Amino acid sequence: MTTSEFPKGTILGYPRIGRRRELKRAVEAFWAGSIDAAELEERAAELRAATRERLAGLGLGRADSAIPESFSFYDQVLDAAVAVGAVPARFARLVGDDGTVDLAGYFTIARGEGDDAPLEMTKWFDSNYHYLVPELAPDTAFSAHADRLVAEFEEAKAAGFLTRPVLVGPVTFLALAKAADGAPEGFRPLDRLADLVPVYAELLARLAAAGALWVQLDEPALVSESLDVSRERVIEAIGAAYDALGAGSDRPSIFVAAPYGGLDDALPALAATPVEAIGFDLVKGSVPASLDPATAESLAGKTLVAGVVDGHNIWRGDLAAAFDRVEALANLSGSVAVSSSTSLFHVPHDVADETRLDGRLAGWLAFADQKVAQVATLATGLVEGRSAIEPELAAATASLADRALAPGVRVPGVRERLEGLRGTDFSRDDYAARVAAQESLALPELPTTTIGSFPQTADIRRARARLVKGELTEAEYTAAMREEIERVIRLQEDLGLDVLVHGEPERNDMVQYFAELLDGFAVTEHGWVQSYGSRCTRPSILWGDVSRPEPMTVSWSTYAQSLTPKPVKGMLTGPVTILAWSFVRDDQPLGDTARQVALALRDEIADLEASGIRIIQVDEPALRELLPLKLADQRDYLDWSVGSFRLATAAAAAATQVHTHLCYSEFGVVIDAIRNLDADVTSIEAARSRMEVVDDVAASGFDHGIGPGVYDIHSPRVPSVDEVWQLLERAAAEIPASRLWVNPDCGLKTRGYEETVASLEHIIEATRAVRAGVPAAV
Ligand SMILES: CN1c2c(nc(N)[nH]c2=O)NC[C@@H]1CNc1ccc(C(=O)N[C@@H](CCC(=O)N[C@@H](CCC(=O)N[C@@H](CCC(=O)O)C(=O)O)C(=O)O)C(=O)O)cc1
Ligand SMILES: N[C@@H](CCS)C(=O)O
Ligand SMILES: [Zn+2]
Repeated sequence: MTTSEFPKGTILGYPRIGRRRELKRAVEAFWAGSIDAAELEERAAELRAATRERLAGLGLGRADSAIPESFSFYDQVLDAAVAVGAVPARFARLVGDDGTVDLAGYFTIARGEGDDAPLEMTKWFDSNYHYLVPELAPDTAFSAHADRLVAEFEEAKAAGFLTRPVLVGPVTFLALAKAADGAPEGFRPLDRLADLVPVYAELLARLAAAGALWVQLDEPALVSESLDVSRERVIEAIGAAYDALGAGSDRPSIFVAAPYGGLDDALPALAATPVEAIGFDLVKGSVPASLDPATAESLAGKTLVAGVVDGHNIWRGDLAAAFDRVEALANLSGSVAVSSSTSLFHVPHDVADETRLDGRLAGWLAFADQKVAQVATLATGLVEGRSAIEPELAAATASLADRALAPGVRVPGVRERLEGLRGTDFSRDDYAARVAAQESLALPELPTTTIGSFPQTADIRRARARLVKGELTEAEYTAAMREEIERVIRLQEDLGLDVLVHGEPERNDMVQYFAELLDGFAVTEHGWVQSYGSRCTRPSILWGDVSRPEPMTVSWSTYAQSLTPKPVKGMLTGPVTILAWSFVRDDQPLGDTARQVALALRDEIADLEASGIRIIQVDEPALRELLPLKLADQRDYLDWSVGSFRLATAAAAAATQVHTHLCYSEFGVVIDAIRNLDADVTSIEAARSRMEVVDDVAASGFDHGIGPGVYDIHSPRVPSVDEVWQLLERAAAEIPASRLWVNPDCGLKTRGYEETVASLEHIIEATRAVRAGVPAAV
């Protein structure tokens, strides 16, 4: 094994979707058949080349392994699955004779095909990124497929760069995987560690042979106490995996990165292995204050990589305090480096692209490129001493001071309202009284509804783009959206749905839409961040005290309601989700910020009620996402998150039916919190996991209305009537018909009309069969 020094400054990863979403466009063009695989590869190579040049320009070394190879066409966990040959049996046809999967096959695993469901998708730690869940069986045959990793490394080498390949580490890969259908009871993917590690060793050997000096293995599982597998098993696995990988002689030096929190009790086990460098997230976590002598001795022989530049938020932050943290690590080892705390793929590319952002606010921000420059500054400080970077540290401190005192950051009226809150502001009438009051809605048994959005067609998006460019007037845009709402209402009436929605055509995004209308937020023009696959969001910036200058949804909802005698749900995004999917101020507790948002929503609900809306849905799909990874932090989180939802909804009259909706996560662990939201009806993703959540719901004593999803909206697949009927029967076996609702897993905005209409028809037909107590006609 060749040894080389770790670079003084690096980042754990960089946005890969492209500064103007070039990868999204290329990938979607490939899916649409308008470009072929060769052209897609070419465009991806151009993006990677531009990224390397950019990073070098910002101060990362060209030839010292400082630049990570963190590109992915879709998802880094899927990349790891393909690299170790973990392709589910139903996709065996996609594997070529040489054991590799081509680009088309790779996307098929991600998106499904015909009756072959894609890999499940779920939240990546406490972020709004979603990864694909590998499926493993006791007999999954692992094999190493390093060609793509090697090709990307060599592509960089040919351009004059010595880069650092990045892979999801073996422990995290197994900890995030699920047992394939049909695996024996009690089988855990982590049982396969001993079979997987030699395959990782082979991948490392191939990279070493190509000339890689360092490889980065991402092991965020080491910081989480909220995995399906026990902490003890994860810690045990670290020792086994990295002792074995470290023993290899033909390998690059190994850098294990542990983003999203502190390593805490996992540190001794990792430190005891022969890995050469350990990356600490010193934004969310810390290095334990007292280390046992063996751990201290082991760390002294490694490079300690101080993740002090926040990769998960966009504030310029306190650079001097960050440098203090870097210097503190130097007490533990003679070899210290600086990095981002996480990959930078959680933040947009460049503040300089935001020409419409208020200049003062822009000065408080650091997107990916600014963060790379911060890393480079701190690395210079490490090499040349603090005095060499004093001007940069002072400028960041001055910017923080400016932010603290700027108008809008602390608004007395908003703060007084918060201070005046009492316990009673968080509770509604008794549930039984509400049920009685809501009988006037006259809903049938097993009411059918959808989650809110209908397909966001190209026409809708084009109209909004034209409004932004000034090519449509506000009145023309409103007229176009109203036309769309009317179409959606008529469609739902024709289908025979019971509770209708307006379809959310006017919303660019379920969070950004509200951020644009609330004070205290700013929105970006180009601040796209990957959420999953080719889907991106532009998280808004919650920088000041939040208030609602005027009603946000009332005119759309009342217009929709005016078109039909059936109830139309008012549709709001809840406080936790608004926080989770924005970049949130870091200068006060999240709970305080959430309560400010809640009060704005409370006013909106009052206005909706006053305009005759009788059912109001407050979506909280991110409730599980923000659950802290550390058990000790969860109680406090659940208190403020549930509290803010209740604050938003508690003033609703007993006769107003409050719904909530949750998706994109597994909710078993927060089922009590969901019950405490005290919504009258909760729709929850369930179809994709074949109604697994119904057991948790039943076991928890959940006694309000519940709609476990019967249609997986993540894929274009149309569920058959029989399939929906079976899911409904399964739900009805555990949940009394008086409380059971029928709905899809989530909104329909990413779907096309053809499959949406067919799926909804099947849902209605299956519901009618269940109501009538007869099997569905196939
Ligand atoms: C429900 N989910 C959401 C999450 N996070 C959010 N912030 N929002 C969510 O809805 N997290 C969990 C889940 C899954 N995640 C996502 C994330 C993103 C999408 C999605 O569909 N994204 C769209 C972009 C949506 C949007 O902002 N649309 C804007 C801009 C549209 C656009 O690209 N316009 C073009 C011009 C169009 C034209 O001229 O034809 C342009 O600007 O170039 C809008 O509608 O105005 C995506 O495509 O990635 C879904 C689930
Ligand atoms: N009401 C939203 C919820 C998505 S989680 C929608 O239907 O798209
Ligand atoms: Zn949803």
